[in-house]
Amino acid sequence: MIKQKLVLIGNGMAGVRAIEEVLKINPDGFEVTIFGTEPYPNYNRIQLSKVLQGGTSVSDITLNDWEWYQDNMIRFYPGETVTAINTKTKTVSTDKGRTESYDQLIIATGSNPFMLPLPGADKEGVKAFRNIKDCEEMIEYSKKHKKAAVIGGGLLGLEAARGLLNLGMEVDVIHIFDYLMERQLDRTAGELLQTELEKQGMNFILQKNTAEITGRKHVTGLKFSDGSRIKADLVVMAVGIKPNVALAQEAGIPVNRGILVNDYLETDIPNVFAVGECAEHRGIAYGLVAPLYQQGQVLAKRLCGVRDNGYQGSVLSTQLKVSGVDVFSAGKINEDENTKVYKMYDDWNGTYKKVLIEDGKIAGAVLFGDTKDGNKLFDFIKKGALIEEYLESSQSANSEVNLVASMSDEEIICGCNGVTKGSIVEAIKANGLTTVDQVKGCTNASRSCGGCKSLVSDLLACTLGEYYQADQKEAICGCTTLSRDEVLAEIREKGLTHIREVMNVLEWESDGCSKCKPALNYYLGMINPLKYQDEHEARYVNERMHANIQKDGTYSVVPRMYGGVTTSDDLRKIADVADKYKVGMIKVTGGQRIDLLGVYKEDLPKIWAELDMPSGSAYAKGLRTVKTCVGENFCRFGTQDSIGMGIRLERKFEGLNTPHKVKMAVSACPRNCAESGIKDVGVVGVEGAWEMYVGGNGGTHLREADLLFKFKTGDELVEMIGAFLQYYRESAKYLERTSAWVERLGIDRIREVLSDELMVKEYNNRIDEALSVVQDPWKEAINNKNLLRDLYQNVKVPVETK
Ligand SMILES: Cc1cc2nc3c(=O)[nH]c(=O)nc-3n(C[C@H](O)[C@H](O)[C@H](O)COP(=O)(O)OP(=O)(O)OC[C@H]3O[C@@H](n4cnc5c(N)ncnc54)[C@H](O)[C@@H]3O)c2cc1C
Ligand SMILES: NC(=O)c1ccc[n+]([C@@H]2O[C@H](COP(=O)([O-])OP(=O)(O)OC[C@H]3O[C@@H](n4cnc5c(N)ncnc54)[C@H](O)[C@@H]3O)[C@@H](O)[C@H]2O)c1
Ligand code: SF4
Ligand code: FES
Repeated sequence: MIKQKLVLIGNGMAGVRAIEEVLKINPDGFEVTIFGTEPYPNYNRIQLSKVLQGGTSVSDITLNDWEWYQDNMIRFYPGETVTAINTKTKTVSTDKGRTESYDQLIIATGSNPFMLPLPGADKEGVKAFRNIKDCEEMIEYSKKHKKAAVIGGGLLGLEAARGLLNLGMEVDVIHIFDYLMERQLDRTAGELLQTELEKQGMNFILQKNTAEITGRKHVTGLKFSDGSRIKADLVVMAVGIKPNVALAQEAGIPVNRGILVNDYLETDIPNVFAVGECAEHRGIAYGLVAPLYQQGQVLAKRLCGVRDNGYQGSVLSTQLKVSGVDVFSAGKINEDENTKVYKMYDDWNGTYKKVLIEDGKIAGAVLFGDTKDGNKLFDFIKKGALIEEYLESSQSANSEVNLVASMSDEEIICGCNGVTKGSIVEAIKANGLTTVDQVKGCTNASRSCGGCKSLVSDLLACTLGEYYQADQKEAICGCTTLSRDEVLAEIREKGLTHIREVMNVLEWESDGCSKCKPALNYYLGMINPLKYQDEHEARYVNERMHANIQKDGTYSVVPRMYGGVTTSDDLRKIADVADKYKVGMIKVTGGQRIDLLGVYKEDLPKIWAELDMPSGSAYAKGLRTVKTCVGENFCRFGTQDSIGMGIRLERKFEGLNTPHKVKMAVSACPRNCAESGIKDVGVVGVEGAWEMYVGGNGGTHLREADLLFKFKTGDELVEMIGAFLQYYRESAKYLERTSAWVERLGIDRIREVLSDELMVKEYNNRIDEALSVVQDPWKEAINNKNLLRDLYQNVKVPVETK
């Protein structure tokens, strides 16, 4: 059989996908030639954001490597641009002087970034973000320069800005609208997004029109139409794209914004097709891969003579790929006179959901904070499902696995690649797949933006049942198959800096849970104490509020009293606030301090301010108290200054985060009045020395502490306590008390490790680093207006339905 000559111009995502589909349907039908301006094999452009953001290298984003071209006998000309098409002679010619004839021609030239025609736009340091070269240049720039300005607060601009922040630059995002991503989000979601990104360190300049790029040869800043200016060493333009139609236009192929195509991706010229961002179908030139891949499938069928209904256009869904923020939108995003909305706004958890309903059917959705319903809603939108169907499914599906179980076989799991639940389940069963990567290899699901990974993994869980559970034996929680040690190793190796980034880079299979989020928050802070910004929303409620919530919803306030010692002034202040705020009960605790019980949430910051005492951390996974006996100054049995040592220890280690709470005690003789034998760290004074005990517990799992070492001086003792605590911080699992940790490691091993003087010094250096950034949480909260508003003012959790 004579093969037809099929020529593809453009080695990008859409064109190559069309060729892949052709090869699937008729592997021997065509002699394929591909021309690509970029000098690489076909790669995943979507993942460039992840390359810029770190954690993914250029080599990781190849979709089809060099062998793929050879294996499929494709003649591939990388780094070669087609400069002309002659539709009469049915040939194309290139910048390398080559001429190639075709029977069928696919134009898939993609888009060009739209560069604002501003004065100064040609200066050095003005970039687009479209390809590997752009990405590499920005990475190089960040090594020498500090200040970046990104023009455009859309998907691309924000993903670029996040990348530049990760590269250590300061980033201003200049946006023409008064809220971000106005093409994909409504105002509420856009504003929530802005707040979240500001927390990550982005600075926004909204409603600004750039008038000029300043500088001589090299950019130095931007000037706006109102005359104001900012400084910048790098300017990234991300203000949209323009379909790349010049080649087609010059060849006389009809174009509008894009190359005009019908439902079969045919242009007006016989045997010439266009697919991808360069094509315009029913007035739309798409800029996302999902529709482009659908076009590729239709085009392949058309070329192979398979009957098909043709391409009918696509409903779009978008997801922002920025660690730490979950945003999703699909279909219609703004209300009008024909729509009703189902809205949920949870200020407490920072989540927002809006579902637009038209004639009772779901017409669009905007999600912020919790996007796990995204794929499902998207499928409902495409099907035109009734809102009741969604509400019913939400009620019955109270876990992610239930959610995916409740989906029908036809529902799309991977929007980018159009892969249905049915086809994934079939592939899992037929090929014995057990991991998301295997499903990706077999079905393409999760191959592009990765937004569907959690759904794919839920589907694995619900298809494989117990077998899948068995696979996750060592995992730190059900969201990942990685163990604590593996996660820590990855955080260190990849330099991961925040929770969402860990989840994204390590391919968490859901949005995180109450088990992994606080654990990751602890691990990240432990590994990188100087740079890590505590994500307080990941903490358990007591730690988030810096107070213990009581059974009636009120809170308790326990100020610190170092070593259990107080003063008449402090007692007076406590009495005064207790009267003023009508505190329910004043109780002396087992940890030798005073607990004010029954405090209203709104009163917490006022009480802290009026007390002007440090927090006792009675709620913290950290140092709680150092209990002391009266010791040598007053007790006739005392051999050491237990109070002085207790105060010294409490002052040194207060505010330290640890895997679980840590209680200490210092007794001045073996009578042990401070109960040193049942504390995480217990100290007992003996004649001329201090004994150090560890791993004790007086709670449910009663455990007597083990003697670790004996020291002549207080300095040696304090140094060893520092080393012990840091060793525990670095090697215990989150929520593992020292008692369990000592049992797990064995006291002999701990003793052996801490017998190494060098190790003791190193642990102390690291714990001192962690302690150097400790701040009093009550003072911090009082001085932070946003925190005060978010946590302590009357927080409403409204559920509105219009
Ligand atoms: C940083 C970034 C992140 C993105 N993230 C997402 C996302 O999360 N989700 C999503 O859906 N979409 C995303 N997109 C958009 C998505 O990547 C594009 O929609 C998709 O790549 C378009 O595919 P295409 O094949 O039409 O064009 P392209 O991928 O641009 O491919 C066109 C190729 O043709 C080549 N070419 C052009 N003219 C010629 C010629 N005359 N001769 C030879 N070769 C030529 C070009 O060099 C290019 O390599 C992102 C885009 C970028 C830049
Ligand atoms: N996660 C994703 O899905 C993803 C990520 C990156 C890129 N992309 C795709 O890549 C393409 C390019 O992305 P994009 O963000 O550049 O396009 P876009 O059209 O989505 O957004 C451009 C933004 O720039 C703003 N803008 C326009 N002129 C401006 C000006 N003079 N000053 C300041 N702001 C201005 C617009 O208001 C708009 O919000 C799009 O097709 C997009 O869908 C998608
Ligand atoms: S532990 Fe010893 S020194 Fe301390 S109070 Fe009790 S008896 Fe006195
Ligand atoms: S939804 Fe983007 S890869 Fe599946």
